[in-house]
Amino acid sequence: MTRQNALRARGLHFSYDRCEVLHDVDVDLPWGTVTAIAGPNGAGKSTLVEILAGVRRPQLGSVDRPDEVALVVQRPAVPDSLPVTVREVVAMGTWSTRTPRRERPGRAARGARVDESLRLVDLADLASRPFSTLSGGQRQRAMLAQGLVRGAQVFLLDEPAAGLDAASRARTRRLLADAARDGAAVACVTHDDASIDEADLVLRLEGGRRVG
Ligand SMILES: Nc1ncnc2c1ncn2[C@@H]1O[C@H](COP(=O)(O)OP(=O)(O)OP(=O)(O)O)[C@@H](O)[C@H]1O
Repeated sequence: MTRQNALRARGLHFSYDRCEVLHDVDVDLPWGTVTAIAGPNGAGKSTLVEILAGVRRPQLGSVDRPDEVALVVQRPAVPDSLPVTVREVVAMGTWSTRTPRRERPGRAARGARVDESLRLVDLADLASRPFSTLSGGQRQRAMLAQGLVRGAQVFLLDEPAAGLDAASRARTRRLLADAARDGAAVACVTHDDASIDEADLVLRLEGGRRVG
């Protein structure tokens, strides 16, 4: 993390077994910007995002990231058998232990933040539904709301080619642009031309190498 970049990765190499998926990839995500991560199927985009988020370790290379990173995927690791509601998943964003106890907002303020985020991602009506019953796109929006509640400094989204309708994609684009305007660094894997056109920066991967 530097004054200019929220996240900085250097020389990332990653292989599944012996199959190389990322080769010497550098990434800078500046504060206050949206970066589109583009490239053909199988280029290594999802693997890169998982490494940037810290849920996967590169065999070589380093990632400097701030404390609060939100990884927004459609299939988060919440077991379907776990009876959590949408609201509870979003409220997990208030569990930060990094803020000293006396500086943490009170219960009512936390509840208001959760309500506001649910409304922003258009899930207020589904707040008491079990999380496991949501569609992929709805789960993704719930995870985004969790990151908003947490006040994440970096948002990493893995948006598959299909799965979100046009209105939902437009809404997500707006929310991400707002998060960047508030100072966060946002990176979004996308096959969507509008997302690529509207991004401040584009990172292109092909065959596991950066080509742009
Ligand atoms: N768990 C895994 N085990 C083995 N190989 C994998 C695994 N996950 C991905 N791969 C392979 O790694 C390569 C990169 O996959 P990755 O999902 O990172 O690409 P992607 O650019 O996100 O693709 P898409 O646009 O299709 O989502 C592909 O060849 C894929 O088959």
